[in-house]
Amino acid sequence: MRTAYSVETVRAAERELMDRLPDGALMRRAAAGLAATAVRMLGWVYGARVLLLVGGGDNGGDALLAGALLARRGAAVTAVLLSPDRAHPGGLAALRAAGGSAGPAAAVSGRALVADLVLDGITGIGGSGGLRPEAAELLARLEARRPGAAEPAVLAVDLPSGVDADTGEVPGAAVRATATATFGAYKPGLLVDPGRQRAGTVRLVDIGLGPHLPPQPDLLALQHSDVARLLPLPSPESDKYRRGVVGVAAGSARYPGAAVLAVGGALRGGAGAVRYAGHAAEGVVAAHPETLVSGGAPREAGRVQSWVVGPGLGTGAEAERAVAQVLEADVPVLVDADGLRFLDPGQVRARRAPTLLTPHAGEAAALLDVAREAVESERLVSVRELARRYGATVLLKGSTTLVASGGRPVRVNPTGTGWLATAGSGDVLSGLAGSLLAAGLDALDAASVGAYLHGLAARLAPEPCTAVEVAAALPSAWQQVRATAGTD
Ligand SMILES: NC(=O)C1=CN([C@@H]2O[C@H](COP(=O)(O)OP(=O)(O)OC[C@H]3O[C@@H](n4cnc5c(N)ncnc54)[C@H](O)[C@@H]3O)[C@@H](O)[C@H]2O)[C@@H](O)CC1
Ligand SMILES: [K+]
Repeated sequence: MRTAYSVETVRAAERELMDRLPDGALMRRAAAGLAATAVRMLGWVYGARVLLLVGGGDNGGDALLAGALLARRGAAVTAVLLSPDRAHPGGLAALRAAGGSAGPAAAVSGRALVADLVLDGITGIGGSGGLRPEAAELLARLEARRPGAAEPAVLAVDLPSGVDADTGEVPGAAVRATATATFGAYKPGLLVDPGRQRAGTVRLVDIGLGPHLPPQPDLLALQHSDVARLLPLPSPESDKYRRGVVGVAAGSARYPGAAVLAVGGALRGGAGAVRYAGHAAEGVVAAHPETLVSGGAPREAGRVQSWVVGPGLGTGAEAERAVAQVLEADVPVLVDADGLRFLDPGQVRARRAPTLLTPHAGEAAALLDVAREAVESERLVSVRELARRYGATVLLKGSTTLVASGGRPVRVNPTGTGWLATAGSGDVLSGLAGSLLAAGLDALDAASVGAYLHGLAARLAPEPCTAVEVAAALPSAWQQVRATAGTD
């Protein structure tokens, strides 16, 4: 399991740890890890040209100290000081003593900007808002320099400057890193888009913070072994009813395919049987003869342990009735796509059994009555707010799928891939997660395990994949998780 902690929590842990250590010890640990990462990225040190972008806080201090370590090993290190009068004095002295040079941004020549590696120490967890104009101009100069020449690798110190550490928001200019060396703990902004895309490969540098962090992180990402533990497996006494029956109320005369895809996902999510209720029964049976189908309303479909409602359901009165009936059932309910249009927060909050909502950014924007762009730039805030407003578990689909549920840490899905941006893939996910609900997983686990397998299946499917191929690859994803559990 990969965990991430908010700035407030990291700072509190750092204070605790610093009280027990000699002055500057933590920063020296951070700088040593940073320099080691730089060496790994460069592949050599002697003669390498290293450029440090140095802000006025300790993030710049880390860069200067790491620069001093590299200069001692023969690298040509130049520091650009964005706040010369506030540059970390110890770091600056160390760099100069090691043979490195430093000067204000205005004094840096174009030649000095040519480097094999850039260390971004403009801001770390103390940064706020987009980068200030001087820092933004320096980045623009770096990017514009020598068009056509090979881009230098950029190593972000703690996090890419300009990325909000707590949310992953990028409110203005920001560094785009090849890699990030982060200290003590992952910050949420390194795992959530758009910040995640700026971070490149993230390496966690241990500075001894672990014992001082609280047991509950703010954000976490499951890995193979976590998912393997959660997969519902049949026991020798299992029968199809004990393994759970999932009901699917999806599809319509206009969108029969959504029903076929949702059932396809549901059949591969660990439940023992799938009941389908709706107007696409013929197509569903043709594609999946093992489905128990009825052409009527969900209420008449027979007993289920969970419901999936919404994909391709349409927007008419009949669709609205199907959603209402499903929400009245005292079993876990997953609401997706068209079904999300008919939700009343009071009705959802009043349910005793869990409710799982699975909107994409556009649907989440409609539920929150904000613009889609606002959801995309503030994904973490949006998913938490939706979960709070509806008293439900919410899976927000997108480049980084997030799942929020009450006061528990938000889960971020690490297996996503752009190939999932294909028609019908969301229908497969809703069937799959609904099936996991029927098999007995709680809503947070069903949603995050569903998203994990779904992303992995898309990676295993032929490229470029269709939604049918994603569903078909689910057993391979499931088997891969089981086979490699414990080795990650
Ligand atoms: N606290 C600790 O014990 C440790 C901190 N470490 C480093 O210290 C960093 C935090 O240091 P600080 O609290 O000094 O804060 P930062 O260095 O992250 O940022 C503060 C500085 O950036 C400027 N700034 C803020 N927003 C800006 C913006 N949008 N554009 C340009 N400049 C901006 C501020 O005026 C200030 O000079 C961590 O990210 C990490 O790199 C590490 O050395 C490990 C130990
Ligand atoms: K930084």
